[in-house]
Amino acid sequence: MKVGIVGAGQVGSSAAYAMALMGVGTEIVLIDRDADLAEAQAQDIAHAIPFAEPVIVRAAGYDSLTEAAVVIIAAGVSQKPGESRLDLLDRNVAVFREVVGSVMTHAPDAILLVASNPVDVMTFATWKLSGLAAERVVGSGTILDTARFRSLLGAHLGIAPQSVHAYVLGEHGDSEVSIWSSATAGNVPITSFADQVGRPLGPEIREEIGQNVRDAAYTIIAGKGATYYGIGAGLARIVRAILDDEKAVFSVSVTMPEICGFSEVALSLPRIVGKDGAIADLMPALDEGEREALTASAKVISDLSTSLTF
Ligand SMILES: NC(=O)C1=CN([C@@H]2O[C@H](COP(=O)(O)OP(=O)(O)OC[C@H]3O[C@@H](n4cnc5c(N)ncnc54)[C@H](O)[C@@H]3O)[C@@H](O)[C@H]2O)C=CC1
Ligand SMILES: CC(=O)C(=O)O
Repeated sequence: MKVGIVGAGQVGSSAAYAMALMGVGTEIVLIDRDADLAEAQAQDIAHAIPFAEPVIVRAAGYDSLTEAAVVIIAAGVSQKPGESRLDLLDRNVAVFREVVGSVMTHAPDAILLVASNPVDVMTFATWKLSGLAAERVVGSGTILDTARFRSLLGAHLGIAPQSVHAYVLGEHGDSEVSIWSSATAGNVPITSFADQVGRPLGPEIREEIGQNVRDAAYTIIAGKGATYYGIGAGLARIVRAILDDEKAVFSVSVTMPEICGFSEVALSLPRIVGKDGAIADLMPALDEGEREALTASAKVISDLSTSLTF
């Protein structure tokens, strides 16, 4: 199955590389306004294929998106040190006004998977610009923050992150909400598990883990200029769930008619992902603090979304 990627920079190329290594899809088409960059990325990734899965990777124009099942949009600008994701909004909406129409002309039946930041507002913008049903425009949302949360919790508890069942919800950004109240390791509530293995999760360590999840992008960008491997793998994982109609549950972003008292806001909740996109929203049990934080997060996204005109 064909997967298109618009924006063949660090994130788009990392997603393509992860898909090639994981054997996701049969053909990956890279599109970028810098055609030489797209061609170079396609060649470089193609040279990994003999060591990986038999996926065709090529650079092309929008007309090659015909019959793509999924199109990832990772075009636009990324944060420089000192910038927040929200600072990118105007520049990336301008890019999307051009990109989304071109994608829709050639791949009107594709699921659109949005990665560019601020990803929740860009998901809302893509929904508006595409005219697609909301569930067919999926933002990577907090899939990366959830992975960071599980990774840090796994390291603290001395277990594999795959055995940690915990989510970050809301905005993929500074107002994101780490959900502690329903987190488990195996099927044991996380604080009980932590006590039983002699690695307690008291208020200070929880605060530190939450902060490290929230600040991970800033720390990585300060150290190497950008983040891309984590999101590349996350995007590949979402694409696999769509292509295989897995009905896997991920924290991804979709525009909802109403959430926390705000209308038409895209934010992350646990969602069932399959061939038709993100087909169902799940609302976990939240404690009062988490519910307030999720409402504050929805307000941040709503304020920016309502500032846009289409
Ligand atoms: N959702 C997430 O968790 C994450 C999102 N990001 C976001 O992903 C986006 C891409 O980041 P990077 O790949 O690091 O940036 P990058 O600068 O390496 O790549 C962006 C690419 O978009 C292309 N582009 C710009 N305008 C275009 C247009 N009109 N048509 C086609 N291509 C166009 C550029 O030529 C460039 O190659 C950023 O907005 C970044 O903040 C980054 C990491 C994680
Ligand atoms: C850049 C970004 O959004 C991240 O790494 O979380």
